[in-house]
Amino acid sequence: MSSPLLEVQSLTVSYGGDSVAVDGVNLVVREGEVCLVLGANGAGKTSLLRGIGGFASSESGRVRGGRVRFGGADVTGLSPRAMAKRGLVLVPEEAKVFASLTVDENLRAVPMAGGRAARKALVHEVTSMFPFIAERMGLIAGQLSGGERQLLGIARSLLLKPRLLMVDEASLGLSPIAVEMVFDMLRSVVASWGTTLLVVEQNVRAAQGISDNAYVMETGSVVLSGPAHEVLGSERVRQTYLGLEM
Ligand SMILES: Nc1ncnc2c1ncn2[C@@H]1O[C@H](COP(=O)(O)OP(=O)(O)OP(=O)(O)O)[C@@H](O)[C@H]1O
Repeated sequence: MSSPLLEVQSLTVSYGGDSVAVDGVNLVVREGEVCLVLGANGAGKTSLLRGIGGFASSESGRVRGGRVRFGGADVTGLSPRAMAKRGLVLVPEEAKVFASLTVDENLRAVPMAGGRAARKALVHEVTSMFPFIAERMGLIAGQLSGGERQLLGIARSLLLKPRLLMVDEASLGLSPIAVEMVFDMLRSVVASWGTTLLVVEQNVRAAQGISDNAYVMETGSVVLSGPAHEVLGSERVRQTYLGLEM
């Protein structure tokens, strides 16, 4: 079994006051695996990812307890920028793109490591992997569909060369075809780069094909975890998240 890349120990996250959004969560993601977190609205999934990846200054939450270890080092409470430098990158619920810039400009605006030639080579590597992006380089990002923007947002995060990519509800609000494209993209990231993924997703059907392990959250706590096929095949998940037989 590969070694743990991410270890979350008793993580507690709150947004002020006494209410906690994440309540003592333990989670391990091993190098090279795809880990799925699922749960109903408000279960604390987004807050868990923010607690792991660092809160952006625009969010009022904070880590109130517990530890986050990444690549063997304690990274608890570091800023998103510091996390990204270490290879821990979060793609937020609505992947951020600059609407007034072209696809090409959006890619080149990513604070990539290395000199000019290295950055150019990296953009080339990512766009060659995803012809869909390469074909739209001259388009204004604001004119892309929701699904296309999501793909661009993921491509931008890949330019940070993540060791662990955390993806928050990439399929939210997308058409079935767009959902398929997003998951195809994630699948090829894993296949080509061996990137480790931590994926928050409510679309169980879309996520089940790529997930190795799964965690189910309810009101801030993990209530079920294990190999994805066992968790997703459990009566609890089938009744709550699928509503019908798998
Ligand atoms: N910026 C915020 N300020 C205050 N409370 C927040 C904030 N973000 C989330 N919360 C609260 O934290 C709890 C967990 O929310 P969170 O968004 O993490 O859940 P979730 O499982 O990701 O839900 P969803 O699928 O709806 O995004 C909820 O009670 C929510 O109201």
